[in-house]
Amino acid sequence: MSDLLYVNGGTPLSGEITVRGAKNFVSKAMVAALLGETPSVLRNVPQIRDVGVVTGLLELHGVKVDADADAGTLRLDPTDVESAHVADIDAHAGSSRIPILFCGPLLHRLGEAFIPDLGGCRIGDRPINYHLDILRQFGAVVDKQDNGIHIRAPRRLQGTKIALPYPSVGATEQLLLTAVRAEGITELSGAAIEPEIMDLINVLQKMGAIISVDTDRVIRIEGVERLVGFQHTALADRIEAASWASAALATGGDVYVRGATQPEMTTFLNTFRKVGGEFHVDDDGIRFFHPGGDLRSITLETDVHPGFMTDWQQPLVVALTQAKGLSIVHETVYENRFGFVDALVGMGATIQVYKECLGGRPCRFGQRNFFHSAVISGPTPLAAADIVVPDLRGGFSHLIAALTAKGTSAVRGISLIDRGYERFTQKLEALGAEFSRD
Ligand SMILES: CC(=O)N[C@H]1[C@@H](OP(=O)(O)OP(=O)(O)OC[C@H]2O[C@@H](n3ccc(=O)[nH]c3=O)[C@H](O)[C@@H]2O)O[C@H](CO)[C@@H](O)[C@@H]1O
Ligand SMILES: C=C(OP(=O)(O)O)C(=O)O
Repeated sequence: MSDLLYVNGGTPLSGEITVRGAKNFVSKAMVAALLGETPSVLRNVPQIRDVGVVTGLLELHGVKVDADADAGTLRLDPTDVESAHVADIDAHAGSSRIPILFCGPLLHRLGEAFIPDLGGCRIGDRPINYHLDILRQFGAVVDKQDNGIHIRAPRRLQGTKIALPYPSVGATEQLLLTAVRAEGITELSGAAIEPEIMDLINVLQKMGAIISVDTDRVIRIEGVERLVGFQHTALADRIEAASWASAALATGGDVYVRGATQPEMTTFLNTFRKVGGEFHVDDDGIRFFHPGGDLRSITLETDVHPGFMTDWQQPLVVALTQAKGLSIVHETVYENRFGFVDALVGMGATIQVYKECLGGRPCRFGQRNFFHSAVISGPTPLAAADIVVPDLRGGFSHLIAALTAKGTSAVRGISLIDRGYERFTQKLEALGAEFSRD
């Protein structure tokens, strides 16, 4: 399949699509299955590349994975992990950041593991220092090598007390996946509390873990000797839902997102309404639409949950190019998540990026050399262009821009979008978009 999409924009997206389980949860639940002594079943699994990457890694470690892609069901059988023991594999992480989360489960099962260098979107430096500090505090020995890290646990990992300097999603998951079978009690303060993490806690509890979450970002885990398999239906992908909502808004359209759920999207919905978008929530999904008239400019700051999530930022910025006045967006989670705006500027958007913390409180990136604030002046018509997808959400944003622009755009590198958007060309078709794949 070609990596190039010709998009003939200018038509409002209209119709219905379905979102399934969250990319940022499903991959972690798949890793959790490694901790069980019996098979697990995960439902509502989307057909996205990250699921394929994690499937490959699990199989490499002896997990038997049976997938029914249409039904969205994965059966994960980890009973042969010990006999498959591959400590020094020549693996690569593919496009995903998930391999780092294999550390805890593999240490518990095998006593050692090799973790290849990570993939993932290049939206900042994305160090793994918190992960390594956590593993060391549990008693693991970490040895950095040329193409990854080798870790080993000379004895059973020990529960510990840890404070995160920043509520990192991945580091919180690292701690959970390691603490559940460590000896004794682990207490994490400064934890991330994203809905995807809460659903991972649901899964771990089903497996036999004892985990409590306090109101002040403190998570306590009592380690247990053994865990069993789980049966679980993944929470919906709130990033995909918000991406289609932003596409509806930017193109002046009307999209019903079946499967979208309100509680995980409260902050997005508030912002969507402030910009001038309208939505109706029912039991099966959310309808997002442009009610006509002018969209309004806003001041927005991305943040950890329950704030406005960084992964919502890029698609929404495209809609903000169609809003009247000056919008200010302060990105506080990643230092380098505005690279995608160059292409929008090339299409006629007026966007200026700044190193200062604009429109909100100072963040970690303020006194440093990062263009992490953007001022968007609108509305500006967008013109068709030849654009190259930079990363997952940036790529979807480019797609929205191409759908908004009059004329035919060439969007290159669209396979990156498959990492997190299930069958997106079929969905575009269902929404009446005009496009062809070269
Ligand atoms: C697969 C997955 O779930 N990806 C999500 C996850 O990424 P991921 O788990 O990688 O993101 P984190 O929450 O860990 O990163 C947040 C911030 O912490 C920093 N940091 C993180 C770890 C570390 O060891 N040291 C450190 O400095 C990062 O550079 C970043 O500035 O949460 C992000 C924040 O909601 C989302 O944008 C990603 O879509
Ligand atoms: C940044 C993202 O993902 P990852 O952490 O997998 O790169 C994302 O989903 O927008």
